[in-house]
Amino acid sequence: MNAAVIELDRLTRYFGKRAVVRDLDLQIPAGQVTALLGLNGAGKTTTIRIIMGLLYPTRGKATVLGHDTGQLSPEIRMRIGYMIEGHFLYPGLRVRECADLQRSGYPHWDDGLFQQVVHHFGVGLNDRAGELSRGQRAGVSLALVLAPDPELLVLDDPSLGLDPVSRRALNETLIEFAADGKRTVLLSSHMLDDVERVADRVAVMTAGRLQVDTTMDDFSKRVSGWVVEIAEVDLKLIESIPRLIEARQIGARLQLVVADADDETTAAIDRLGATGVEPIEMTFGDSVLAYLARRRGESSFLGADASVSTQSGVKR
Ligand SMILES: Nc1ncnc2c1ncn2[C@@H]1O[C@H](COP(=O)(O)OP(=O)(O)OP(=O)(O)O)[C@@H](O)[C@H]1O
Repeated sequence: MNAAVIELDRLTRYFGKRAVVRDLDLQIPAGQVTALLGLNGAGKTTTIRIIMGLLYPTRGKATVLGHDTGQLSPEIRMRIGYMIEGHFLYPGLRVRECADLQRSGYPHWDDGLFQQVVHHFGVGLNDRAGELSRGQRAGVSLALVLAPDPELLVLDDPSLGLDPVSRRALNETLIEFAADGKRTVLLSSHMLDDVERVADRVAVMTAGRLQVDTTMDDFSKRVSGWVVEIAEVDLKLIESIPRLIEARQIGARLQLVVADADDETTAAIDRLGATGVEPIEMTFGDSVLAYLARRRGESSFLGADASVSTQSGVKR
């Protein structure tokens, strides 16, 4: 794996008595796009704010570009582009004035890139920020963080509230930015289709803990699903399926999703006494949803830990 640009070591953050980020071990490799996924409140923004040095961890450590995030110098910060949720711009400024304001703080500024990105989102340099649509505002925000040519780009839910055309522009811009493999991107998102398009790696958090941390290809290969026809559900037998991610009853059928299925999985499914067993063609979205639904209690059975990680293998 490439050198890590972001390293989180047993990162933990409490708000009051509540642990919002719990023992997070995560390494974001250089030159790749990593998507951080999780339900509302899973702890994504909190993690990102710690990475950006805007929040201290309660325990554990976060380093970015080799530096502790509690002590990021202005020089290190200049190497990072950070786009917050909501895409705030000063409403009275014209787009070219937003660029002027930002440009003064950076040693490198690629005006051609700035103009290219805003144009891609259908924005003119003389447009007023306050009169832009949400998608157009996102485009200007993105152009403002890309023009200084950051080594690391951190985007907190960049597609929030964007229409499909703006989302496509966002995806295309990110793919282009990361194409040469020299820049690193970490983005949080709820848009699984977009993530599938742009990301090389996926990290899934549920309730502050990391459940998945691997490449997109590895994730797809390691999560499998079946639909079983079953007259009577025996919870004990379902519990015995190793590395079960989710079991969900849909009418008379049971949908099972498992990490790292092997002969033991087949044997455990056989023991259910099903009248029919069909493998499911799992999409990326299906696999992520199985992990997310565990937490939300939408799964009829919350199985034992079935984490998928390239760093530590499957944790039982
Ligand atoms: N400053 C704060 N004080 C107290 N609780 C907080 C604070 N910031 C966040 N939280 C709580 O921490 C939890 C995690 O929030 P966080 O914003 O990190 O989640 P998220 O995964 O980014 O969610 P979303 O997808 O909705 O953006 C939430 O329950 C939130 O209410």
